Amino acid sequence: MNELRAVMKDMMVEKRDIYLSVLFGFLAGITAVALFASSGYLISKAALLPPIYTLSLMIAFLKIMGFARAFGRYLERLYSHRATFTMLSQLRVHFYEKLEPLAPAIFQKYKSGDLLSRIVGDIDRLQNFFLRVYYPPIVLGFIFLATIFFTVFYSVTVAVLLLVGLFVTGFLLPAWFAFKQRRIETRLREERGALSSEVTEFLYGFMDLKLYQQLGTKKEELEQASARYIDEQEKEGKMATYHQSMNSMVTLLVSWLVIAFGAYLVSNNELDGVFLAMLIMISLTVFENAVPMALVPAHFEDSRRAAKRLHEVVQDKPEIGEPTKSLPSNKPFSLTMKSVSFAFPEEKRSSLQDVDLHIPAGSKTAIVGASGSGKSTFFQLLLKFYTPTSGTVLYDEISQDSYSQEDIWARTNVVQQENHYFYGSLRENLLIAKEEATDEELHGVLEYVHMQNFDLDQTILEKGDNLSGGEKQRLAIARALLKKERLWLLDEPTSSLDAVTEQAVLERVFREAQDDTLLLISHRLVGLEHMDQIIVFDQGEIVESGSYQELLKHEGYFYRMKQIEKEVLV
Ligand SMILES: Nc1ncnc2c1ncn2[C@@H]1O[C@H](COP(=O)(O)OP(=O)(O)OP(=O)(O)O)[C@@H](O)[C@H]1O
Repeated sequence: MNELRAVMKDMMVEKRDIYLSVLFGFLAGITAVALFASSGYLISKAALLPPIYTLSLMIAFLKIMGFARAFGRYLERLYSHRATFTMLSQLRVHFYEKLEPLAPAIFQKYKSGDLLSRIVGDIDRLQNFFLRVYYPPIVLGFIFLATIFFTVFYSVTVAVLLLVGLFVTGFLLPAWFAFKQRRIETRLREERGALSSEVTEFLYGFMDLKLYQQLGTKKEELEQASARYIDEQEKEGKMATYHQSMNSMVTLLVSWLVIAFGAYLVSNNELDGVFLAMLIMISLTVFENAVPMALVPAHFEDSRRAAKRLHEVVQDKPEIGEPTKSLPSNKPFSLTMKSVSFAFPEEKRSSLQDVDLHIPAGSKTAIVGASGSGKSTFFQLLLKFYTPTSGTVLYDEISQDSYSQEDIWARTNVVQQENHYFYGSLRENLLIAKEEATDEELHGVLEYVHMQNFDLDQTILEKGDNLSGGEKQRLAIARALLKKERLWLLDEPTSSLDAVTEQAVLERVFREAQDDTLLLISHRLVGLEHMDQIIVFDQGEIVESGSYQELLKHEGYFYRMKQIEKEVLV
């Protein structure tokens, strides 16, 4: 409930439309009651042959009410829907602003599909909160109060009957169904989650399932999950229909009671008979406004859960302080780590332990080590994707805390092990590195990475599905070459290339990065002779560092790795 309140606080910023929709909702409802009440009165009065001007006045009043009702309903729809869309857009922006600083650690906690369903689905679900939960009881309350106040002048008994009907249809039944709805909603969500996991697994694992002849079994599981979900949906639908029928039944019961008591009062001369039809029409019409109350519990429960799920995502505070400085763009800068240790969120095991190193500005450093030794994690800390559990990272001897993530990313040419490509042309995929680059520049970098035979208009499929592994890597390098910043972080950028192309591409990269700070993670130990420094990682720790010659002379870890590599190659 607190989550719903917190999310609502973010939503309800623009209040004018909210007040107007309540006002016009009330106007539409009360004029409908007045319209039918006066028609009931008119019919009874007409039977008593009143003067013609009385009838004319009554008919004019009826027409005005009819018009006011339509006008009120139109404006109510206009303002309530406008209020809802404004709230949704505010909520989306607000949520995104809170979410952005939490990335990428947030992916550690939530699966991307789940996150997407929260961002899109849960926010959309909240559109029902104002329209179907918050606003109907307020409008209903005002309409009933006004109607009961009017009815009291004619019959206190009928007024009490209306009050009891309001209590039962407006509060008692919805509260009872809200209670039952909770249980059904929980099961429904569980089944929806199970089905969406099954579908995702089926789609992503389709090829492997086919290869291992497991498609049939998985399909069966998928169908079972789907049947369970449909079953729960059916139960939910039945419950909603049951609730609506109960509401209608109580409403009609109240109208019957009004007729019965009204007739009794008329026969006892306690009520003028000319008003009986009017009171019956009032009771029939006023309960029309209670119909939306039948859906309040379902929508309330839905909104509550959506708000809870959204709140869960953004309640984590980013650990990052206010950035105060900007990295230089016109000169290379140094990197330092002082006693840095790091464990991924929710992980007990440290991925980096007591890392101390200094990488001078403009130097070339190779990072080597066994798979899983912490090399990529080291890059992630340099890029401030994560902050160290202890210790400090410094750029030009100034703490990383003084720089924003955006600033660090803007000043770095990064090639990751896996790089993303978007559906679109090759040109569009390159321009994300430098928006204003000309076709000439693009052709230039394609030539550097030996892809000069590619057309800039060529279509690249989602995730670069129509490119080979090596082509994807070369495109990532082409992006880095286009960006031309003064810090290069290259994580096994050429692991899928043949030796000849690899050498040519790396030579070009080194020529371009001649005066820049460059760090290269490499599995292969060839071609490291020209690096200023080689840092060897093992199980999250730096076990050795020095120049190529120094490490060979030392005959330590690097030397042994070199020997093994030689034996394998021979
Ligand atoms: N997102 C993550 N959550 C939890 N643990 C992780 C995560 N990413 C990596 N690790 C763990 O951190 C350790 C270091 O991983 P890292 O990717 O830095 O190794 P690496 O040296 O780059 O390996 P490789 O050469 O295979 O790319 C590994 O034990 C790995 O299991």
